Amino acid sequence: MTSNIPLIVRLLASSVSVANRAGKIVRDVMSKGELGIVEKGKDDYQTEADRSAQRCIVASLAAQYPKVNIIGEEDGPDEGDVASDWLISDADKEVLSLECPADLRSVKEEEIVVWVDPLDGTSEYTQGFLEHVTVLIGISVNEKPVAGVIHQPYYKTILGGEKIMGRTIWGLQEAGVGGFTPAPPPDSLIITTTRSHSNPLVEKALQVMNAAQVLRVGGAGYKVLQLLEGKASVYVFASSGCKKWDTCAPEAVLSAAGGKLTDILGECYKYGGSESRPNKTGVLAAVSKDLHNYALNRIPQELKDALSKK
Ligand SMILES: Nc1ncnc2c1ncn2[C@@H]1O[C@H](COP(=O)(O)O)[C@@H](O)[C@H]1OP(=O)(O)O
Ligand SMILES: [Mg+2]
Ligand SMILES: [Mg+2]
Ligand SMILES: [Mg+2]
Repeated sequence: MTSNIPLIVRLLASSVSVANRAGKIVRDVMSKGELGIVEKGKDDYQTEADRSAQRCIVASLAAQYPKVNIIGEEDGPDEGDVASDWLISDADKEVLSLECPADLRSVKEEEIVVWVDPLDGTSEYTQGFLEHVTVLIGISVNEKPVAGVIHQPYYKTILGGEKIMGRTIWGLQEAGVGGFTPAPPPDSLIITTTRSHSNPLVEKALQVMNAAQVLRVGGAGYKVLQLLEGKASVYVFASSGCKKWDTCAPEAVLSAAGGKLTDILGECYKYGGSESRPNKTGVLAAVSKDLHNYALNRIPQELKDALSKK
């Protein structure tokens, strides 16, 4: 009986299933070839895939968890009827069987804020860097990300000679992570950072790291996946531009794996429903607290000051 299963576990299991469906929408829009690009601001785009995936996620979760505060990146698409094949009520079986952390067992719908990024890496999506694209659903309680889903619609697996598209990574505080094979960080310092939103401060923060290699890829979700899979050691983005829906799910998954995501000053973002959307003071993340601390100590005070004054 799913009704005996704690709400957070059910919501995470539902989020895994709905993220899979949203990922299929993202692929379908691309294969049809009509992206319907709208420019929201400088270097800031929205496509039909962003709009449709958000409708699918928000409508599916709102139908099952009506009192949860669900906040999506895109304006507008949550109104009106949603096609029935976008209304997902399945819940992932593996996640449903997870042990719920004791302090989350009696959480009520009213105490939860879900941050939805229906398509993270929109610039990369429009430019054909499809591996960088993710669907992000972050679940927060008491302002903290406690569970999250990072779905990668274009990840390919060959199973019994058959090609399967998409994979879904999840994390739950204390219970751990799943959907992929975690790997230790590389031996040398490899940094992952923005591909499409750089500026002089971003570059300054990269220089001071003195890294062996800098990987420039799209999306907050994809960069955190690179940390979890041992492709990079630290994620550095010394700029505003990311918002709460970009970091909630990645932070939840990374912390469940023992890592840490903060701003460039080392402060945690808060994920309550009334928090301002922008993450003004950037992103600093690493797969371990030691690596996070190491990177934080390399950032000079004047850079931190420059970012907090903006
Ligand atoms: N200047 C910006 N304007 C709009 N979105 C941004 C900006 N900087 C970062 N983002 C969001 O944060 C994500 C990670 O940033 P980056 O890829 O530059 O490292 C982007 O994919 C984008 O999310 P989205 O694609 O969902 O709009
Ligand atoms: Mg966007
Ligand atoms: Mg995003
Ligand atoms: Mg987005």
